[in-house]
Amino acid sequence: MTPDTNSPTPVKPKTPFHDLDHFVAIPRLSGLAVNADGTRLVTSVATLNSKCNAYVSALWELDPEGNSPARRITRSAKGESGAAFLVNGDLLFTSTRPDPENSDEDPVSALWKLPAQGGEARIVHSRRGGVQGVVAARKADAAVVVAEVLAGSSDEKDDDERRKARKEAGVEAILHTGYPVRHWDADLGPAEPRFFVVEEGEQEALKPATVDEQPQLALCNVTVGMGTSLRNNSPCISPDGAVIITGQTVPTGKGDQRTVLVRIDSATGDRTVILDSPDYDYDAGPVSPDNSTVVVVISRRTGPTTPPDVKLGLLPVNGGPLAPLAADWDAWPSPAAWLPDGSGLIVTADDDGASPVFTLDVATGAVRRVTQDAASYTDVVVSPDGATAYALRSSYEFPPEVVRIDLASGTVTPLPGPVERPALSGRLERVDTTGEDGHPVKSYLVLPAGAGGSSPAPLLLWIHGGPLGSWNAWTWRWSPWLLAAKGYAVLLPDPALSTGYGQKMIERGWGAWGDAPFTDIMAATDAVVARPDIDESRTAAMGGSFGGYMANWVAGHTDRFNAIVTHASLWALDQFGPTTDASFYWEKEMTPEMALANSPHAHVEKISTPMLVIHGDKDYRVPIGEGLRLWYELLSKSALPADANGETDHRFLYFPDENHWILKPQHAKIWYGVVEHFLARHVLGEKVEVPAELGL
Ligand SMILES: CC(=O)N[C@@H](C)C(=O)N[C@@H](C)C(=O)N[C@@H](C)C(=O)O
Repeated sequence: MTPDTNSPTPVKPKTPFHDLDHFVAIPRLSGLAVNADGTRLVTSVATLNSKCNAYVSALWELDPEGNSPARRITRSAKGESGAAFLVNGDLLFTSTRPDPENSDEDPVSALWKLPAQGGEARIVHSRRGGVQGVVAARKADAAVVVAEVLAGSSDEKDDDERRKARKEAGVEAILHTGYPVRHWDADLGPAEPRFFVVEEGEQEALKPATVDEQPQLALCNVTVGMGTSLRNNSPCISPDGAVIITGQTVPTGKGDQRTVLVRIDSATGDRTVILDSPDYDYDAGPVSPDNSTVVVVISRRTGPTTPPDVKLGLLPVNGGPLAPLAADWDAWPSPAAWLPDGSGLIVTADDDGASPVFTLDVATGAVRRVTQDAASYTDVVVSPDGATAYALRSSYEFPPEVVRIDLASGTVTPLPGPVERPALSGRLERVDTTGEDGHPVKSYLVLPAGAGGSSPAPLLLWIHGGPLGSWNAWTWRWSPWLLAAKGYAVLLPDPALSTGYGQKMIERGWGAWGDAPFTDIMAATDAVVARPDIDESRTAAMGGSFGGYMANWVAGHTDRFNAIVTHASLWALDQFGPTTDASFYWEKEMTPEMALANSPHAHVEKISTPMLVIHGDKDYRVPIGEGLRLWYELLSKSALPADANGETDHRFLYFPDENHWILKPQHAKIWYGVVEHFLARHVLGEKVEVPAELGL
């Protein structure tokens, strides 16, 4: 065949951040499971499908010793996730891949098992309503499956028939009697979550056996009649499998709710409320190796002048007083695992732009920081001898990777994984400044290659969401390295309300979003634009979600930026409060007075900066009404309205089938492409075409 000399030879970009196709193709790791004897580690790796229009995850096994390369252990077009090792080494996971032995049914998420001895995975339980997840006991042959049942169904057979009838009738309607009715991008109901204990199935008596015929596992519902109360609550199973501890969310009237802690007997389904307070919500952490004690996450319930606070406690599983643990530690810890001898806990907590691993001594409450680097650790699991932990580690300099942590020395060693760290398009610095009240404010600053006194870089201010969060880990959603590849510096400040800087940092911004959170961000910007390697005359402010709220507030309170990008943003607080998916969460802080004093929409007349508004129609967290109203009010009421011909400098990038995130890789490329076009025009004064796929 004659080679086609007209087609350009593909050129490898300098870094994956110099080319969106290469960026969206970087594999993404999540989750980590270790088997009982500590010899096997499994993580989930999401990669682009062959059409490059969705991510598909597969399970990969890594060598805990770090000697052998990682190897892929599952493969299917639909993907696999939620890996959990049974005590005998078999690996359970969930997948919607079709059952090779039953191709008639529409594929739903089923429970699969990959035998420890090798061989192919097979379906071990499938039901019309699907299976959401599975957790396994550490020391006993026991596991709990989370799956949903239709509210009116009496048992699995009835559930199956009702689902079939609903599907055949084409009915999607849901009749609600309570709150909430939506979550992120999911419509809640008529199905409700239940916990099922996994049991051996029975061979169908009259069915002729074949050589490898094995009965499906049976699921026994141990949470009958729990209504909607297990929504967003996960089961914690004791190492001996005898009890399940979980949060249970109960209504408290007027659309509000709180979460109590419940113990469920795995054999009988008997349940007992073991913690209940009008002032705190409780969540279950892991149960101690001797099955006696559960670690509890205690979250203070908030009010207009009461910010949240998070502490840990230890509670006897069979009843007794809740003992505070490390009560004086000024951090919000998240428990990961017990040390196998029961002497301590492994926890993570946001801390000064990182989320390190700590150990807590259960006898004394002493806190010891184990990992010393400026990285964030998640999915921490521990080896059976308690000497080593394994975790996913990421920072602004590298995406999640699996690491081994020596718990005594704190030495962290990356394990050979499925993917190398990508080369970056610049470098990262920490920036220290102070807010108006003298409180320290810290930021990260991404600098593009070549930024310096003779070629100062244009600056993008990125404002994080939450607002109770921190720029402390890699994110695929807003990657500063893509913009650094285009020559921008990106400032990532942690203002008032950010986590990892103590309770005072939260208090400074509670109920006063337009005050310290805003002035801290401006202080960080002032500090950075004073540098010789930053160009103060070419700047933009950008934020998503609560960060979009703040971008809108910035737009109405200063014209120092050349452009504003606001994604999934809160605009009119009196409207956002009652229409978000979790009004009870916001309305405790947002009194009518607070909403009025801090609502960006009240300042629309002062907006004179071009704004790029981005919103997904399926966003239930920040409903589309915020984006629609912002867009109309910008065009009709701002200081930069649409002109007599309907022309405007503002732009609205609308995603009809995306939610709070932009999940489809082809849409992520559009997002970055339009952002680059808008910034080039208003910040650099340059022309960059919008992506051709927009059809413009
Ligand atoms: C219940 C609730 O609303 N929780 C908040 C953490 C939340 O979702 N806030 C959003 C408005 C937000 O800012 N989310 C951030 C984390 C994001 O980047 O999406």
